[in-house]
Amino acid sequence: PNGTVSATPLDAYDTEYVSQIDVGGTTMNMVLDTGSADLWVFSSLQPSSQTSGHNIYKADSSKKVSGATWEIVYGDGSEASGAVYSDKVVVGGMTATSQAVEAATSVSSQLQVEKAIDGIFGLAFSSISSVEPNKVKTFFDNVKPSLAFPLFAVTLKYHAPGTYDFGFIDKSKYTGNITYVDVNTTQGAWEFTASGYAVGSGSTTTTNINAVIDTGATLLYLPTAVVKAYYAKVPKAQVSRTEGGYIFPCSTTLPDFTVIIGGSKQVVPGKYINYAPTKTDPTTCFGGIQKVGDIGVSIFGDIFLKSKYVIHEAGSGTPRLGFAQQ
Ligand SMILES: N#Cc1c(N)n[nH]c1N1CCCC1
Repeated sequence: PNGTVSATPLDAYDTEYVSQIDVGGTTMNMVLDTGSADLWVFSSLQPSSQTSGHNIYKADSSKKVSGATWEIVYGDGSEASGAVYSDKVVVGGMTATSQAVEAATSVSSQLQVEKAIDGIFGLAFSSISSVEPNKVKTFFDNVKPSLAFPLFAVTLKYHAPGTYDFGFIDKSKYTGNITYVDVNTTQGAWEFTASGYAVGSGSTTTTNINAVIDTGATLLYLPTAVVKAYYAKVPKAQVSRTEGGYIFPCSTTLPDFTVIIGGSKQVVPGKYINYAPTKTDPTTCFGGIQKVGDIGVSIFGDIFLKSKYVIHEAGSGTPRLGFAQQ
């Protein structure tokens, strides 16, 4: 059967979105993350100093997967590791009866202090599962055969709850046409190539941009040249070493950012590119578009996603991404 689960902003800036997932009978607040493939949770295996304020998964030795371990490090340096259990996981009415649940024995402080997050729910390809000695399947891979269509569709929203639909496309959630592009699965992510960009009402620059769709990433991270071209159109924008990226006066009216995907223009409203005030000066704001650095692939995180309906399809053929405007 199909299913829908809501995704609610963690804070006033949509830093992350959390969904309520039933893991072995306990409701956990988890980030559905298309940028990773591990389903891990805070657990009873951790010292209580690490889990205070979090919902925890009660690790039952009778459900333990013998000899299996996992360890994951995210782009922001946060990390977690632990053991593996097989248990029932329910998402939006869909059940995986023997889902690999990665129970943490240790979680980094960055994640411990985020009391609203009890775990991460990976939706990238199972090929990048961190579990050793044998990789395990994501929830999506486990339930896919039971879905009407082998896909899930993401509707994140600006300062409002959105949804993840599994198994069906909801026509009420988008306008216009869906544009599909093929996915390159060699790195186990939802990776695709955009073919150009434009800033505000300016002309389109034709250039290939390799990118991944990543619901677990807050911002839109792009190549340096593209980011420079964007902020060249933002009065008083500057790179702040202390803030770690481009900042500008919060009163600025930002230009839209358009990226060409599958020949279609995908517009990110300028308003969505004003991410949040800096901690040091509330009249200075941190940009939602930032340099990705030299990791070779751009990261289309929530700043991009929150105006789109993005279909992640992985059937018998080449996986595809579908893009439509909300
Ligand atoms: N950084 C980062 C990141 C990402 N690109 N996807 N998911 C992430 N995290 C989940 C928990 C902490 C960070």
